[in-house]
Amino acid sequence: MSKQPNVAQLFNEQLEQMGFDARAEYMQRQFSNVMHELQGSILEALGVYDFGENPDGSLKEHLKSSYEDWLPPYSRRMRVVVTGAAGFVGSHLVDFLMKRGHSVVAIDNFSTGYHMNLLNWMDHKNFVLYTHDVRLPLKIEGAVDQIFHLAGSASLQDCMIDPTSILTTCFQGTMNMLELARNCNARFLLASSCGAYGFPLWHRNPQSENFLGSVKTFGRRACHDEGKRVAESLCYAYAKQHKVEVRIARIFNTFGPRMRIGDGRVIPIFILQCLRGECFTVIGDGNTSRSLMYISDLIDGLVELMLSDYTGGPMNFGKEEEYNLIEITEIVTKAVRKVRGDKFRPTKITFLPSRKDDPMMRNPDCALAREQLGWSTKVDIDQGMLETVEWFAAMEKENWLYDVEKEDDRR
Ligand SMILES: O=C(O)[C@H]1O[C@H](OP(=O)(O)OP(=O)(O)OC[C@H]2O[C@@H](n3ccc(=O)[nH]c3=O)[C@H](O)[C@@H]2O)[C@H](O)[C@@H](O)[C@@H]1O
Repeated sequence: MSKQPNVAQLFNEQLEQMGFDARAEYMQRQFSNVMHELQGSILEALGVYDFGENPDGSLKEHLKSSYEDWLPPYSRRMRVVVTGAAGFVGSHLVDFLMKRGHSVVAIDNFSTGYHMNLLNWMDHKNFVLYTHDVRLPLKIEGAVDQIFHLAGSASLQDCMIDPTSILTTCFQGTMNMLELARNCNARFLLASSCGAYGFPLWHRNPQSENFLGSVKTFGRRACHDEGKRVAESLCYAYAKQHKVEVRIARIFNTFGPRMRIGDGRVIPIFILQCLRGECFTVIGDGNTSRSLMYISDLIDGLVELMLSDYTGGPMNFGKEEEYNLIEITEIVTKAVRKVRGDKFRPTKITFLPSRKDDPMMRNPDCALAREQLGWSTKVDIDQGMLETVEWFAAMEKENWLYDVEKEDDRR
């Protein structure tokens, strides 16, 4: 990575620019993060987290057993493997797990992820990073409790440039990680996708898990969509044949800080266009719609599913609200206006021709996650968009985004 942002400087500048309400909200968020960190530090000070490395301390053993009795499930220390850890979703999951004191083994080949996303943890004793392509077998020494398998690209750009890699990552990559789970006796969660439903049919919108899909093997998105379907089947084959405990999350469009610029996804593109005063490039007539879930809601869902006893099949995670592309430009504009203040300049729309195989709509039915996990999304779209725009604006200011874009061009 050629240039890293100066985080302290960035932080001070951002605080200065915020209005009173935004500053109060920000401090509140920081406070809750600090409380999580504090919980980890208290446990560590008590020695609860170190019992594995220092098995002979009787006081620690005593504290461990009495403490574990009243710890909520998240707080029991686990050793967790996260593949695709340097990516958008992976790095947020790593943050979640590390802040709660778990030990994380991060795996990434950095084809679409960035070291910067993991910078917070590089020197932490509970964190280890392996640069590894999941298409190759992987052995990890010591016990592993859980494997979150997130590695793989869902970008339409990547699907068009290198579909075979996407397919082999889905199939070979998932099989290798299932083998790891089998060898370690670890629970396995696959990050699947709404792509598994293929082209949503109007009378099947919103899509619930009992919609069996409308997928074709030769479309522009086939490598991703069919890849996820075969990956799901592999999970169930391993569950049946090798007794691996599997969980499958079908993830719908998600957004937030750290989205990859070169992905070709609509949210980073619209945000950057609006920040830079360029026209929004709306593909089609603007009626295409998507649901948009904020990243923290997804992370909560993935963790809840991993911890749950539910084994009945794949589970949807998404925001049960649909917005068309014009509405999305308005949501982005509102957030950019707040962040830019006086410097805001409105952006126009350029309409581009529709793309082949672009689903006209996408909206999840998340009744299953609600019933089984008590999960539902909490973050309002405007609030999530503001956080996302703040992140992109900060990165833009540091000129860091230009470096990433150049790096993406070279790939
Ligand atoms: O995250 C997901 O779940 C899905 O996201 C993307 O698929 P898509 O839903 O089409 O998401 P975007 O690429 O963000 O596009 C959303 C809509 O915005 C449109 N778009 C995109 C870019 C742009 O500049 N302008 C624009 O109007 C697209 O044509 C599409 O209709 C990936 O291509 C899927 O593989 C993945 O399953």
